[in-house]
Amino acid sequence: MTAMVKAEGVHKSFGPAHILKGIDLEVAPREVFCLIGPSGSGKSTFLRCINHLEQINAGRLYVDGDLVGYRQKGDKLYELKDSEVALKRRDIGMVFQRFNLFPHMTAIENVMEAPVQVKGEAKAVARARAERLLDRVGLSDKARNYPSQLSGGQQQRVAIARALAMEPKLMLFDEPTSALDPELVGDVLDVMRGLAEEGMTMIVVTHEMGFAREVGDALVFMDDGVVVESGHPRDVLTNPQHDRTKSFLSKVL
Ligand SMILES: Nc1ncnc2c1ncn2[C@@H]1O[C@H](COP(=O)(O)OP(=O)(O)OP(=O)(O)O)[C@@H](O)[C@H]1O
Repeated sequence: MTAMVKAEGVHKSFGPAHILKGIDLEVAPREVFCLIGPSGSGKSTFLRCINHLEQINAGRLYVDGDLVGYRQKGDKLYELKDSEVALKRRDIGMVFQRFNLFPHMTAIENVMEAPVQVKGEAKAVARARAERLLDRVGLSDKARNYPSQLSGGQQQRVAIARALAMEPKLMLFDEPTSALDPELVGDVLDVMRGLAEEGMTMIVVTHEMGFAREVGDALVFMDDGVVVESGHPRDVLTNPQHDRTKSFLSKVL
């Protein structure tokens, strides 16, 4: 079975700062893959490399069997054109800590935007899907609200619906609940749990250890640009093997 994401010796530097120092990992289709680690360990950078928002400096990164950002011919790698990268990116939904909705568009317009503008889909088709997606994230009644008229948790659920509107095969979540008031976190995690149950492949950078334990199929603890420990979330969270993992978990659990 082709891995949905495969990283082989991935390195990334920003100038002299060596951020990812040889990441090897595999995410299977339908897997909920949780990524945890201290601030600055490179989790967001790794996510951004997966959809080529950042270029890696060494190693290989594949999504669904395709090299990210490059085409291989013989031994040589050729960088993809921007238009080719954009085409690949359509398959990957990304949800950020800050919801990044378009402020001048209603919830439903936000969800319809990419299918209409990027895929050239008919508005009626995009609207029907957006209605279904807003219903799925529990926001049918807020379709005509602007982001400023929604709570943070509601905005984040619209952001998830917006990412799903492109019918991605992979969803990347970068700390989707860490900017939310505690009472709004549960609804967002419920939507993510539902997606997991439907078999969406997800990589989730999170500080929500309860979610990782209950919903995650795999968990990686990253520190200082390396994978320190990985395994089933229950095993890593209850019986960490490495001192760095133990020390991190003692602070967050
Ligand atoms: N565009 C950039 N230019 C220079 N340095 C960067 C850039 N993006 C990230 N970094 C640096 O890379 C390091 C890793 O950042 P990253 O956001 O990947 O960490 P993280 O593990 O996701 O942390 P957090 O949990 O705080 O989001 C940090 O030291 C950060 O300052």
